[in-house]
Amino acid sequence: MTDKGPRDDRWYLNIMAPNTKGDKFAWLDPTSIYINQRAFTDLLDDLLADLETVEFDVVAGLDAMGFVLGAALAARSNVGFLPIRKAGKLCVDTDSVSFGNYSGRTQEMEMRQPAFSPGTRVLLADQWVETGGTMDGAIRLVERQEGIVAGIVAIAIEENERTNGYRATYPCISAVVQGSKWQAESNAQSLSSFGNYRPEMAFPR
Ligand SMILES: O=P(O)(O)OC[C@H]1O[C@H](OP(=O)(O)OP(=O)(O)O)[C@H](O)[C@@H]1O
Repeated sequence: MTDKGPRDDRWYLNIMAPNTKGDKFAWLDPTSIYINQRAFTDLLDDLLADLETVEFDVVAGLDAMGFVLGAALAARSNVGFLPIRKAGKLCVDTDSVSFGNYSGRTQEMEMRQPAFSPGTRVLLADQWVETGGTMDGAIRLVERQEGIVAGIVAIAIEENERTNGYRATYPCISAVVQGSKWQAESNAQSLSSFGNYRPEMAFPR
């Protein structure tokens, strides 16, 4: 693996796009990282390096963008992938929970039932954890089926009371490293990199 510099110098975070559509939407769009092969590969390498000590049998990805990161991590880790879906999509038996997220709206998410045998170690993957409300729903779904939450992985986990509780309870892995300027700026929901952002930075070549 090539040397990527200091632990908190995650260059690919610089190509995440600012929100241009107002407060009904998330405050940033990290998906520009996925467009660029070098950025996506480096992101996965960084997350997988920190996941080396975490044992899991399956990766569960949260609808929708958690599917991208979760499926890529599952494939690179040689385990299966379990989609946790927004309600009303799965045509098999499901368990469902209500959750609230950054938007303030209450939504439902579902997981197939049964999805795994009791004691299965499930790594939960999402693109970004803001309030932690979406992740809370996923944790409940996994634990209800007697799965073990092996850890939580995301590009960033913003720091607040709920996510501090996750860090105290589960291994939490994120490309945004706690204590870094990226963490402080993510908590403040304003990245200094936005000032230099150009869509071309993420273009595939
Ligand atoms: O921590 P929270 O406040 O719950 O917010 C985090 C969630 O919000 C984003 O997804 P979103 O619901 O916007 O859906 P998407 O994945 O379809 O873009 C993100 O990918 C998480 O799933």
